[in-house]
Amino acid sequence: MSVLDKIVATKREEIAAAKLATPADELRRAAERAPAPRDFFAALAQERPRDGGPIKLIAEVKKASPSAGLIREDFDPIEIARTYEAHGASCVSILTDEPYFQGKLEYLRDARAAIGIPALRKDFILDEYQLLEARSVGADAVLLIAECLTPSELKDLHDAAVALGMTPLVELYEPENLDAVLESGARLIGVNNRDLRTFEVDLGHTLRMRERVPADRLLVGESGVKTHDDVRRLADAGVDAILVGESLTREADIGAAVDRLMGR
Ligand SMILES: O=P(O)(O)OC[C@@H](O)[C@@H](O)c1c[nH]c2ccccc12
Repeated sequence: MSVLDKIVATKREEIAAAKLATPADELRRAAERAPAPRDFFAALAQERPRDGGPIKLIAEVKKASPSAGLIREDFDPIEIARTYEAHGASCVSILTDEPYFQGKLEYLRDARAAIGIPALRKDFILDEYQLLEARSVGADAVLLIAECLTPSELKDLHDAAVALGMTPLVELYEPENLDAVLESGARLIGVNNRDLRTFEVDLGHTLRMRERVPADRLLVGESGVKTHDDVRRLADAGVDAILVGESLTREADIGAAVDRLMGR
């Protein structure tokens, strides 16, 4: 069983328990009362690198991961999100999975309330219920992973996220899942450079996909981005945005790390 399979199995149990604790109707009402969504897509769509604009940063608030273990001991999600915003991130991504990433939905609610830029719920979304959870704590975007969903589930969750006013970031690792991703209607497509089965990282994954993603969709390079050189390679290839966690969250001075990474 791969790590991804294990995470998905745990997540199904978690969702079943959450539905018993808080019925979907109750969550739907909470989602309606949540602060209005911020436009995650628009934050990334202006002045694209292909038109000479800068590559955009989606900076991730990440305490731990199955591949790295504990990344940051003194973890203050609000402080980290504020630092990301102050240093020019276009959006933030906040891990909410608890068992494998030591995240929390509350981290998203609290961090988003402390900043003015859009926030993504980074989790393993398998059920519409989790979209309501996301929106109820203020999420502006959600991650959907092609490797965890059938093509029809992907499309249904994509449409349900849009109906709730959120931007779906639809991620793939396997090139053969691109058709399902494109057919889901995703305008924001992420290519994960990390194989969630072996944890191997290869930036070439995103680079090789650039040609195959139509120009009217935004492309995000995810995972394993460490140096300004990496960022330049992706920007030169016309990649619109990068999603970076570990190499920022690990640093004592996160603001300085963002500046270095982005070459500012
Ligand atoms: O910490 P990194 O290597 O910079 O990666 C960030 C992000 O891409 C990564 O956390 C991620 C991408 N897709 C995921 C899916 C699930 C969990 C985590 C992820």
